[in-house]
Amino acid sequence: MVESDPTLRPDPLPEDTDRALRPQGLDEFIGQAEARANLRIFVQSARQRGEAMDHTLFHGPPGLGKTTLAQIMARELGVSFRMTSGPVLAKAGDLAAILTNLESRDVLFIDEIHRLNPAVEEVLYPAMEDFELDLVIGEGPAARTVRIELQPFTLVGATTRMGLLTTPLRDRFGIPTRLQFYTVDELHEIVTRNARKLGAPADEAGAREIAQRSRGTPRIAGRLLRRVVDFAVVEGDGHITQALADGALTRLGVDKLGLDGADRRYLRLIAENYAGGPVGIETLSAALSESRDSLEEVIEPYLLQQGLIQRTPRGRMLARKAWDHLGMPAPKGQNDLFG
Ligand SMILES: Nc1ncnc2c1ncn2[C@@H]1O[C@H](COP(=O)(O)OP(=O)(O)OP(=O)(O)O)[C@@H](O)[C@H]1O
Ligand SMILES: [Mg+2]
Repeated sequence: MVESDPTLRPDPLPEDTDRALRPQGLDEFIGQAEARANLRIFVQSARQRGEAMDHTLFHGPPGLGKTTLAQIMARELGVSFRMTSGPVLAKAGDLAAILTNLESRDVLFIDEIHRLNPAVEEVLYPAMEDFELDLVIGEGPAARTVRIELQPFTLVGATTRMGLLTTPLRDRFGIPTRLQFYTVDELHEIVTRNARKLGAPADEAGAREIAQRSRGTPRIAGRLLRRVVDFAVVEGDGHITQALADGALTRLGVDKLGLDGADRRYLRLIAENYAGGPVGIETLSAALSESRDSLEEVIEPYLLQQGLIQRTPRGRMLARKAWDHLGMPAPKGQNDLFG
């Protein structure tokens, strides 16, 4: 059989390699202190009352731990975890099939919930509110609606685009939770722990170097750590020091602030072609050949958080820190604005 020959298997998917490093319980989950403390209370209360936990919505930039927290919630609640995503649920019937198969108090996780088809979303409203499903059976004059009772369940939604959620959907989540970028100290702890798990221990300064260049994001910390481990194994003695991490990350094109080629292209475009802005997002999107969504979801949040750019009603502008980072003089006037 093909499955029995490991050499014929494709590389594991990123999510599979993630699994080894994914925290399994709330205690193991580092950072997001406020969200974690609240979730602990809500989980415990639901357990003590023997009820399904209230519907929970995680929102925030990619790679901050939305999927991880959803899985942890199910484990801490002691229930099964079902996972699907907005774009996968094409028809109302797809969602109905999943909902009717849930057992009491189960967690249903819908990733990218802002991409639900409106017909599917309609089915979700009564399911979330009253644990009921209205299904239309048959067609034409013979069509009739049947109401199906569902087991009480917890819907956990995740989205990188809170603004794209419809109001009725957003209002049905009892526990909306915004995830924040991680501090360097938190990422430092994550890197140290994961380096040990990967068998390539990092010293204090080595772990800090990776943490500082991870864009506040555990997924990026994990990815950079794996590459640094490769360098440590091949060119070092299997340990991660600051010099080794710095050399590896620089060769990978990740700069001191953690910006990669795409980030720098974005900043340089505004600096060189638009004198620092303001410039509209559509213009940037066309000039960079990147979708507006990926600029807004992936590139801009960290640049904004770092104070490298500003959003104004007339478009994006470079902040003083960005000129300094690019090693370019800020145009006159900008100094006064941001100095
Ligand atoms: N607090 C944390 N401690 C350690 N590792 C973490 C933490 N949060 C996330 N990770 C790791 O970061 C990676 C990304 O996390 P996750 O898949 O949960 O992000 P996400 O928010 O769902 O991203 P996306 O929006 O792209 O779906 C995983 O490998 C996970 O193990
Ligand atoms: Mg996810």
